[in-house]
Amino acid sequence: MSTPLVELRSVRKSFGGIRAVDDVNLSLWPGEVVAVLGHNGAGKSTLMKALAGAYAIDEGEIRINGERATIARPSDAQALGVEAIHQTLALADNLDSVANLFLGRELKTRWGTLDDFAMEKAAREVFRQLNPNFRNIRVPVRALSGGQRQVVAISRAIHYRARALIMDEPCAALGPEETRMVHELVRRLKAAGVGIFLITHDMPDVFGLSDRLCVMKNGRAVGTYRTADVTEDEVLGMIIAGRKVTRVPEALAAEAAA
Ligand SMILES: Nc1ncnc2c1ncn2[C@@H]1O[C@H](COP(=O)(O)OP(=O)(O)OP(=O)(O)O)[C@@H](O)[C@H]1O
Repeated sequence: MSTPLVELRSVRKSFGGIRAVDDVNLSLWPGEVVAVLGHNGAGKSTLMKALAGAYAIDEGEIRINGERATIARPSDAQALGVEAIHQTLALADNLDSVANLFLGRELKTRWGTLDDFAMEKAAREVFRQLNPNFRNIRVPVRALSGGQRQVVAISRAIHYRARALIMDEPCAALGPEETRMVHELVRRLKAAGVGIFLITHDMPDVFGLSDRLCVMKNGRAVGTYRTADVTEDEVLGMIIAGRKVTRVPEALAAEAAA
């Protein structure tokens, strides 16, 4: 049996009197997509931000590759191979894709100048792996489509060796063609063994991409199931009414590894 990439055990996080995340257990395995669902305010972002190092947890533990991790800031998470891709993508719009890939971590020549040649070569290689049709790497990212911007943001994470990705509504503003492209990208990442937590409200994303899903409500996990085991109505019942599915067993860490 392999080890989960990420294990969140009895995680709690409050803001003042609000229990944003209340005793949540969730795991992520290599090459797995786990959808994290719930209404606004359910606690999805807080849980994922804790994993990404934006907030320290109050109680519980985070294990990465089987070892207990202390994640107090984003650089701690990144050093452990966990990267979050925010909905805003955090790209520098006036710079091209190559410059965005290396933003803040530019390659230098031995004379201390920017090594444009090396950066472009490395960038082409990363973009080629993720999307062979992606060619506009020298135009400002402002001019790219939403789907291409996703490619740039994801490439940055992959280039820095992310093994676990947190994606926040990656298809929210995209048309059908671009959505297909991002779905294809997620499948490529899966095939490469990357684990993905996918925060989404979109049922086609959930049923088209995820292996398991976890529904949250009022800071608690309503249930975690194999996506193939549950229907869309059952998922909506969990999101809206907090109604757990009893027809099939839950799929927590141990079952997922079987
Ligand atoms: N920085 C913060 N300070 C105070 N309260 C917060 C903070 N962040 C989140 N909360 C509260 O914690 C609860 C969970 O919010 P969270 O953003 O995690 O939910 P969510 O499921 O991600 O919702 P959304 O889909 O709107 O992002 C909410 O009651 C929210 O108001």
